[in-house]
Amino acid sequence: EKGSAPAIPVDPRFDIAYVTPVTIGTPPQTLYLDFDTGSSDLWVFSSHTLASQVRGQMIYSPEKSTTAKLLAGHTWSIRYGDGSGSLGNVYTDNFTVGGVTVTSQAVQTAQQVSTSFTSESDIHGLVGLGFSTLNTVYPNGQLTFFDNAKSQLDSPVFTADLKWKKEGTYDFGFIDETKYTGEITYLPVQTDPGYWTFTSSGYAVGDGSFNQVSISGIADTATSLTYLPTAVVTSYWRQVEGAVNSQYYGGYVFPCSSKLPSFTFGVGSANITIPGSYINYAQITEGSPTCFGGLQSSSGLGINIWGDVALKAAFVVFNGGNPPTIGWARK
Ligand SMILES: C[C@H](Cc1ccc(C(C)(C)C)cc1)[C@H](NN)c1nnnn1Cc1ccc2c(c1)OCO2
Repeated sequence: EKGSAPAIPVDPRFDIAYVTPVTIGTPPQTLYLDFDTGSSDLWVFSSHTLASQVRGQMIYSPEKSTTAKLLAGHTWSIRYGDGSGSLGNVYTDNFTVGGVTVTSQAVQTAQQVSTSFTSESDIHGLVGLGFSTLNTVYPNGQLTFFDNAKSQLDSPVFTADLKWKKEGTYDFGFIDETKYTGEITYLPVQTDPGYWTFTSSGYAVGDGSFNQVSISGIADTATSLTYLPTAVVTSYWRQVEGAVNSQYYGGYVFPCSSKLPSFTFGVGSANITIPGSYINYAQITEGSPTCFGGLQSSSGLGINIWGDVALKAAFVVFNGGNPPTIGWARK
């Protein structure tokens, strides 16, 4: 089996996140979810979510699904690195993405969500595509959609082809050769504690020289920006006149009129180049001449994150084989 589903940017002005249509239950209920290789809970806004915390999101109503089954005695609660979070109960039901169906997928129904989720009306939940060890369901952890689907897929892989301010795709079970150029470079993945963690071989700013330095980080489809070591990020923003690391705005800001240099990162003996335009993330407020950078320091996070700003410059293969690996190709 194999399938393909769109990755739709939530806000055409800037790619804060990408959502993908899924159907849950019988008859099928459609929701748009944020596929997240950096977490492992599949949770949705639901008929159980506090009404005051729902603002326009589509919801999953298990009581309207003839195939929904309560997973009695199970609860979940997740806190994301940006401080947001959600919690609730668990059902199993049919879950379909791009034509691939898992018949008894654990679907975590939210009873409560934090304000940042309430205010994102276009995101109706998350689909964790990290390793199932990170799943927060208690007392028994549940498997991700990918772990459940793997055995029925032609190949135990999914790929991410995210695009700058345009619709991209997630493919399941196959590698679409038309989506990339040259070769795919595969790297080993550190699966502990459960992220797609890999080590980049270095970086270059613009057409400057390449700095051979190992940078270990996670490939995270649900993090908008890219967070790298301070030394790397400082050497990038030093090339941009007027760029400052603003305490007030919580990161590097710069004059929107700047022509930003590209950022190249090594993947084995190959490399991926992020165009400068992708690193001009957004105006700090509508109409402001000051813009917020898409490349920020990871010093406060304790982990380096290759988020959408980096991922959308590449075709990425998440290989769930034994052992798991991650593949990168230019496109
Ligand atoms: C933040 C997302 C999870 C999320 C996604 C979307 C949303 C909104 C819908 C409300 C927009 C909130 C949350 C990420 N997913 N793996 C994540 N989950 N746990 N850690 N990370 C990565 C990280 C960690 C720390 C950080 C960060 C990022 O940005 C700023 O500081």
